Amino acid sequence: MGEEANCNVAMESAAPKENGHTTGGAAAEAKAAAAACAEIAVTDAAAVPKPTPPPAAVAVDPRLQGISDAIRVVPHFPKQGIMFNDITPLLLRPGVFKDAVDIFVERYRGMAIAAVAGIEARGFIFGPAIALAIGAKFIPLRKPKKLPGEVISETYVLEYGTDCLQMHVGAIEPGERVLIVDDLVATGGTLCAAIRLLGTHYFLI
Ligand SMILES: O=P(O)(O)OC[C@H]1O[C@H](OP(=O)(O)OP(=O)(O)O)[C@H](O)[C@@H]1O
Ligand SMILES: Nc1ncnc2[nH]cnc12
Repeated sequence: MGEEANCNVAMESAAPKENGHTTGGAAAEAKAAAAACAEIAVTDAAAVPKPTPPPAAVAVDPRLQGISDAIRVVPHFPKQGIMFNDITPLLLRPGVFKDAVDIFVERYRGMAIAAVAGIEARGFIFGPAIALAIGAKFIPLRKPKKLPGEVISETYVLEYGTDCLQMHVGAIEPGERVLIVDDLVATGGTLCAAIRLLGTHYFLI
């Protein structure tokens, strides 16, 4: 992510939505490849080497649809113009909640991640479960005046207001790999603040 490498940071929004564009792109690519194969076949079946079969369409994780369906979109909350993505219905369905956690555990297990940094408040819902399952420590990135020890801070702009994240000094050792977890990305302001927070004392990839 940054140029200086020492602490490696990856970010995950804990409720991934299926990306129709990606699926459409893969389908279009397969269709184009199939058309190309058909064209070669009719041109000169004997002379042309056998075409490589089109790549199989990218398999979409069937759990993503259930996760997407369990997120309620509330228009104009908490103020006019905001389409609020409410994850609380997902939390009421243990199987879907588990799917959301499992997807990230499967992706990040065995990747030498030393710490999961959860962003207050909704990153605290998913982050600890992921941390425990991959054998990493959990670091809360908190809103101001909640941490009793020495902190470093980052202020950021939200869709509706400004806020600040803080982390205890010493929570991460130099060179440790950190996975940042939250429920969603809107403007990306919170995520950027989290990356800056970790990057103030540790380097990023
Ligand atoms: O990409 P952004 O525009 O920065 O928005 C995303 C952030 O906003 C939400 O948190 P919020 O600040 O509402 O706090 P909460 O989790 O305490 O409700 C959400 O949980 C993300 O942290
Ligand atoms: N659109 C949105 N839905 C839910 N939480 C949010 N936080 C910031 N923007 C949000």
